[in-house]
Amino acid sequence: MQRAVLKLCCGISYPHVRSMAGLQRAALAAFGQEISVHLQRRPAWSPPRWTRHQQDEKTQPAEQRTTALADEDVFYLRRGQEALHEALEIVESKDGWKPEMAEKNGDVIYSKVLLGNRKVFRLEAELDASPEELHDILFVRVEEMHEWNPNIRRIRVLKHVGGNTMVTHEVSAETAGNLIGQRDFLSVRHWSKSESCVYLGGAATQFESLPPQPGFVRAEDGPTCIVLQPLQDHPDRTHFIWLLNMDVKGWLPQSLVNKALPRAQADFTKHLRLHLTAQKPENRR
Ligand SMILES: CC(C)CCC[C@@H](C)[C@H]1CC[C@H]2[C@@H]3CC=C4C[C@@H](O)CC[C@]4(C)[C@H]3CC[C@]12C
Repeated sequence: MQRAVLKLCCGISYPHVRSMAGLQRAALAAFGQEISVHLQRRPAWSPPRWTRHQQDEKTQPAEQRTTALADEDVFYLRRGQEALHEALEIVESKDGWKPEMAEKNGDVIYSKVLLGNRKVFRLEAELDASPEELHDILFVRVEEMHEWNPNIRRIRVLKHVGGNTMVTHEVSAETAGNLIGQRDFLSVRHWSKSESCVYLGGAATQFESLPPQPGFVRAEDGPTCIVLQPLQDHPDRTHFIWLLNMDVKGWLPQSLVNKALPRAQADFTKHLRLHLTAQKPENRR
């Protein structure tokens, strides 16, 4: 019932969720679900089985959970939700996208210049893994990312807020982006799920115990998002949409930055694919 009301409120229907044009609606539905998880007595949506940490939350009444959140936690939760919402609005926008590069394997990167002159990049690819598997690799196991991506030096989770939100510190490798040089990022990351799609969002934030480090240029990521949508006839494959929206900071010619960013995005996807192949049971020895 609750779910039906939420769906009505958000004005969505399942077929729309599967189409690109329906992303915004699906996102709205996802927010509806989150509202129900946080504010309703009985959550209308039970979290997927792979989010073990969330299962614990379910045993606690929802009221206690919301009141138990400290001001700081509420701040990061809201900021994460906002970041995801804002990023989805950008990927969803129809106009202004221009093809930036097309890889031989079918991956395409589009770019768009936002108000204020920021150039953002949208990569679209098809990956051989389910949205749940990718969510696990890209969010739950984010600290392991440097093991399969040489452009990342390390990622640390500084704080968890419930099962859907965290504050992370990312350090790129000295060689990542070549001419751009090493950067560090302090971000809030948040995910939500609607029907069979998983949405990962993030944005730059601050964290008291980790201010910008001497000798490091702190770049700003986001609002950014990744949309993981199962292919209609192959639910174990995913249509991957990634919005890269980054201010690399420092004094660099914009033309150089605008070349390095889509390259970094294509590289990231290449390493993600290699990791997926290496992970498959039939490829393990
Ligand atoms: C061009 C130079 C400056 C940067 C190169 C390194 C880039 C590609 C690296 C550094 C930190 C990385 C991010 C670190 C954490 C996450 C969260 C995860 O859920 C999705 C991927 C994402 C968003 C990574 C994308 C790639 C990333 C932005």
